[in-house]
Amino acid sequence: MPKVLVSDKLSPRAVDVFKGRGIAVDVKTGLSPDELTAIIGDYDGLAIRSATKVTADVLAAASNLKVVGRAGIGVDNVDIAAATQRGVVVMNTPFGNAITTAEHAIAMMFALARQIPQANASTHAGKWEKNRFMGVELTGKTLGVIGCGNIGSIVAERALGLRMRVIAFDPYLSPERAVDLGVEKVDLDDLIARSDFITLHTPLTEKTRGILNAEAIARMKPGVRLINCARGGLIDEAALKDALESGHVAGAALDVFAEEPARDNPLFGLDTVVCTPHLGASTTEAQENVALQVAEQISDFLLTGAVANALNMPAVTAEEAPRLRPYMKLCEQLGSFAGQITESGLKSVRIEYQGDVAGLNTRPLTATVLQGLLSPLLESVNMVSAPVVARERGIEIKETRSEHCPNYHSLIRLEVTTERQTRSVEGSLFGGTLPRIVRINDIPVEAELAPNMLYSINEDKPGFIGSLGTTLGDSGVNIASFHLGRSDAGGQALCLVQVDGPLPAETVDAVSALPHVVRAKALRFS
Ligand SMILES: NC(=O)c1ccc[n+]([C@@H]2O[C@H](COP(=O)([O-])OP(=O)(O)OC[C@H]3O[C@@H](n4cnc5c(N)ncnc54)[C@H](O)[C@@H]3O)[C@@H](O)[C@H]2O)c1
Ligand SMILES: O=C(O)CC[C@@H](O)C(=O)O
Repeated sequence: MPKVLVSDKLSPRAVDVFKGRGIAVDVKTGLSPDELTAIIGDYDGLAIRSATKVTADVLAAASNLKVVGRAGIGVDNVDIAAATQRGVVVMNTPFGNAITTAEHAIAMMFALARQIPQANASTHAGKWEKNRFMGVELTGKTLGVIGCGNIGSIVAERALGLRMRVIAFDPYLSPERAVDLGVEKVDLDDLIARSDFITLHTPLTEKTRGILNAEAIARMKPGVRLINCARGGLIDEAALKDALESGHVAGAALDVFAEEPARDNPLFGLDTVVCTPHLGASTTEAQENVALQVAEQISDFLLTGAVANALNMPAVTAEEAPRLRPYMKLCEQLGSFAGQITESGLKSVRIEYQGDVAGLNTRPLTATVLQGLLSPLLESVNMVSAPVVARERGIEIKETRSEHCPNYHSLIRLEVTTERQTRSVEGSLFGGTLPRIVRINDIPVEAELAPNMLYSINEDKPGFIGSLGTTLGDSGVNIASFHLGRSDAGGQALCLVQVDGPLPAETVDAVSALPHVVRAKALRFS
């Protein structure tokens, strides 16, 4: 009989589901990392919220563990790479707490506008400070929503019901979806300059960390109020403190903090700050939703092998798996390559399967391309949800198959059209298993993608490669391999350079500043 450990406070309904499905279950919350490491080897499944840290050390001791299920959205507390390496499936429940979290953001906005927590404390203290707590109305005010996915779009709908004007910044929000929601799609600068209230609903990624930093805060309207119920780290806390103390920002309502549990935060004690201890998802309804869902998903997986909402595993049958596996890797790389170089809203994606691959079950392959493409922007996207998420965002997906493939055994071509341009990338398997990029924007190239790469587009001029090598060398960056391609002599050229570690931003800036460079970007692949 499979055995599951519930190591965070989950609704008791989860235990009922496990028992009902014939799975042995232990509930042990508040374990130290050492205590968890000592017992994890006994379990096939682990059900968690955000308190348990599923680190590489815990996973190394988890000799029987097959699945980790997160009752909630964010999986920042799980080392997914280590889990993947050990063949442990990581699942989450992407939609179960979205309404509850959106309601918390709205509650925080009201709390800020009318200083309810401060007035409550003062009234309890018998002060009756009627003149101290002058609020502002929400009606007619502009709410800037940064990140208009599951939660952000519910916040937007609720705010429109409150007669606010809602503007949204989200590179993946299609103009059509914005119209459906009734929000105005704007760029970040516009949102920052126009909003009376700003609410954050993006994941914490390399692009969103510090999205509201000192420079962004300085450009906000005096008297702006900020709400963060997404992830600590999106706002620079020290810069926010300065702006609150100067009065430039009138108030901030924070459910999440750079360091959690937050016991000693620079913003604590400021009269203009409303705080809650990461309560966004804490309602009976949401906790029941996510607990039931995670228990069903873990049980399905342990008892039948069915995979739902996995972040690190494709939904494929046991027979298909060995044939699809190398193509999956290629698809993930093609998608990730296109996703990392895409900076404006996606309109359509076209995937062409040519040759042998056209005869396989291409659904999981297309889902893998979309997962790779959307992952740089969406936190909870997985193979199962990627096609749905893409459709919901109005992204048109076209898939074609042809047995005809003149130069390769199999070829996969990905074409991505954004609001600004169309780009393409093609790949094949060398030796039947090794993914290779063979063409980018119709320029032939032959490149293996490694964890750290530099991608640059330049004019094909003598001396460029030397100056690029010198620039990397001067920055202490070691080149592992160098792949070149060009349209025609003197035309557009590109290079993909594999380097031995993450590329510092200054190095990429230095490459961008070289003569003849059109664009340079650091890319990461898993
Ligand atoms: N406080 C809580 O208890 C709580 C509860 C649930 C979720 N969350 C957090 O809320 C956040 C949003 O969750 P969700 O379910 O709506 O996720 P989601 O993936 O549905 O939406 C995220 C949105 O952010 C957008 N985005 C990504 N990068 C962006 C960028 N650079 N600029 C602007 N927009 C960008 C994406 O396009 C997407 O639409 C996540 O960080 C999640 O972990 C917090
Ligand atoms: O479990 C929680 O309380 C927090 C959940 C939330 O941060 C999430 O990402 O789903």
